[in-house]
Amino acid sequence: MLAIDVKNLTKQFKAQRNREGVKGALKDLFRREYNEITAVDDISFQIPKGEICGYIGENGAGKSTTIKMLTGILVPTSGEIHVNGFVPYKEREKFVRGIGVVFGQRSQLWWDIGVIESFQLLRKVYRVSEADYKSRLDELVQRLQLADLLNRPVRKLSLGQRMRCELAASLLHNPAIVFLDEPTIGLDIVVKTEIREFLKSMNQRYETTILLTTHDLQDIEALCSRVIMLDDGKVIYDGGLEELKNRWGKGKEIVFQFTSGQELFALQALTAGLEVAWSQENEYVAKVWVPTEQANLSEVLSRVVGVMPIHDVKIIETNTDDIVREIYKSGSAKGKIEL
Ligand SMILES: Nc1ncnc2c1ncn2[C@@H]1O[C@H](COP(=O)(O)OP(=O)(O)OP(=O)(O)O)[C@@H](O)[C@H]1O
Repeated sequence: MLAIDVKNLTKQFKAQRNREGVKGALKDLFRREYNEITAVDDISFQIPKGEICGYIGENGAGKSTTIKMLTGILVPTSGEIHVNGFVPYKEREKFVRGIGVVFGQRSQLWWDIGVIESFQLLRKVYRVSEADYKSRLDELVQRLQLADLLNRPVRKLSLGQRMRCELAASLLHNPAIVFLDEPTIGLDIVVKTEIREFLKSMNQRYETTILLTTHDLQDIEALCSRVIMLDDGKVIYDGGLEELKNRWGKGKEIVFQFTSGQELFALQALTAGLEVAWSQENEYVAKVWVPTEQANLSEVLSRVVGVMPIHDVKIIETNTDDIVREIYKSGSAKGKIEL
């Protein structure tokens, strides 16, 4: 069964354009000009029940906009969404009872009242019976070690303590699908590990489907068998983490230091026809990312070294963080990593 089914989903925003200068401001008064921003651009993916899927991308790639559509906060411009069998923005009241949401940077708990009182309010919002609530709460208190926190006001909790309470709050109604947006942001490594362990065990025990947005690749490594990577509103990778590493992990970066200034286009021209991505630190230092064995290292080296005045060359092995960074960086990676 599919937990999340997204087809050709697009979201556009209208953003006001401010014209320059006094004249521009005056013109703006009479006739506003708008720019259209496509935050999510024709994406499709399916997530089966029980999967933990990482949803990653640079700032502004369109992750939050997708999550907002999946949780019914935003209405799509076009395309189809089914989550838990519901169209999120249409049947909100029934729909929200089956999902849990944690936004790491915002709280769903009331700031000034005790944690337990927030939980009780949420029980009513989600219409959970007293009996179900009690057994669920007992389990969460034990697993997330909340006993000492329940009577404290949220504003007096540390970030890690608050995050454990946020997780509990989002799970009180035992949702089938949980959306986690940066759940470990700002936490120390011990709390991060505890939260990852908790999520893993919850997923195994209840087959909870989790869509996890994060900039922390260790979250992904610890939890996700699959990653969907977004760039500029489009899905640029959807597949296993291992495949991503295998395919791109073979890549290497070559750093050239030149004895005289070089132009980026000249370097790109040298490797024309090869699947590589150049970037420049300054006119004397340039890097080239050689993603796979297809465009082989020695070919790139010989083309550059044969022509350019070289001061130094370094070859750098990469880890997953680097791989992902490189994929984001080189717009040219688009289309090359479809598996
Ligand atoms: N309400 C809005 N009005 C206009 N533009 C918006 C709105 N919300 C988001 N955008 C734009 O849509 C694009 C995608 O934003 P989104 O917040 O989905 O990215 P993100 O991947 O979640 O980024 P981050 O990692 O920084 O949270 C950005 O260019 C953003 O400026």
